[in-house]
Amino acid sequence: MLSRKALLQIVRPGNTVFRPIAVRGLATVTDNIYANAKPSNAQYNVAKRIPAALKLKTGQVFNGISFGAQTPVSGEAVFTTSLVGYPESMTDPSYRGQILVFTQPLIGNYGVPAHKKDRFGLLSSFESDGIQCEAIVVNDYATQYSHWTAVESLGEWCTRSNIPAISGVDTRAIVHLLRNQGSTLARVDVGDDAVSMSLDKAEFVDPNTRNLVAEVSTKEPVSYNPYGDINIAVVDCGVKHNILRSLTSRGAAITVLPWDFDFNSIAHRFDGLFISNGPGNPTTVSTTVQNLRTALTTFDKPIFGICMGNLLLGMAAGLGVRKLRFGNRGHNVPAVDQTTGSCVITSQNHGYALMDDAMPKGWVKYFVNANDGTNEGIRHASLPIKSVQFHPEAKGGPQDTEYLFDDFVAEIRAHKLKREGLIDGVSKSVGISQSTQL
Ligand SMILES: NC(=O)CC[C@H](N)C(=O)O
Repeated sequence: MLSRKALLQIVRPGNTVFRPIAVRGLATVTDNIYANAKPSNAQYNVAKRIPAALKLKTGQVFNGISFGAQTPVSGEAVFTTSLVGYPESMTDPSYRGQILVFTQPLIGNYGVPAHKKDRFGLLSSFESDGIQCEAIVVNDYATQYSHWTAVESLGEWCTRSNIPAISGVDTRAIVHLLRNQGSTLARVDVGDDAVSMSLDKAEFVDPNTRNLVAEVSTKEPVSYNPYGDINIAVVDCGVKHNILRSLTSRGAAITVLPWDFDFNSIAHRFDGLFISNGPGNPTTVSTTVQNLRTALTTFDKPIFGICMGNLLLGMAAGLGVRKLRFGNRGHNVPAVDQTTGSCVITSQNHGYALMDDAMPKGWVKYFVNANDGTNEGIRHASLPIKSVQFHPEAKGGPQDTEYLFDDFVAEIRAHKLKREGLIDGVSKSVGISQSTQL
């Protein structure tokens, strides 16, 4: 519970300093739960009580304890309500440039898994090669971890990845602030001098002015599962590996292309086109929007997009985008399918949304957020072109909408058979849900 004083400070933000709260779980909660838990070396950091602070550009300062790298960083402070999946969230390239605050109080209790790859060379437990967010902020860091897949602690992982991590702060108070004033530029500083440094001297860098997609996208085309029966071009704006796994595990060969690659020039090589998730402001990715605009009139095969893919496809179709006050980040967000009326629980991570009040001719709303009414997807009224704002690959998160991958590959197969003259018509996409395991 926030004290009355803390609440008043939120209503009247000035240069407010929040003291570290008792770091309760460090020695008690996790000790009791996990009899066989492994102590982490990062406990050493915590035991030394190296101070760290989250400083918001709007003047509030949250003092806590470091359990990661002692590096100062700046970014946009955002929060996620996900209960599990911190290894996946932290390696999601869409978090590039952001300081990630977890509302789930206890973080780190199941450690961090090994860097293993599947038979196609895709990461099994992470969404990309390393931590993508700038820093993490938690209420209660578990210095003891226990899980059969764990090879190191969260603190060790952050430290060796040069990512600052801060615990012992009142994340409820931070979320109240971010909900009220919106996602805010922030810094994490570590060490006595850095923490006590005056806010006037602090530098706040806005990541959304950079083309973050260019920073995380592959630099050259890469193929996976070459023996797949259909070939999908994946425009990599910062693609999560579980999206690639969701396509290869359904039998597709995929070619991951740089964000600005002119896929239209080699469109004949592909049976379908996918546009991925990605970080930052979609208006910085105009080359991809331009390529998609061309594809909408020339690429006569199925197209599917996720998250940034939804924003870029919508912009290519003629819709505008806007920044949401604090975005939707979590694994429990309801969205209503406008075709069937059914409600699905979805995994989300986005700060921008399509403005869908007036849909362009030939396009319809696909999904709408049941909490705030924002757009959750669009589809073409007659062609197999669609995209969703949420994450059907769901890592970690509910699997309600994984069927969208089944539909996409089934549609591609049907179109391919039609092109090859093997069937007369193309089956309707809705309801097709059969996956092909290799
Ligand atoms: N996960 C994503 O693809 C996020 C898209 C975009 N960067 C946003 O924040 O809205």
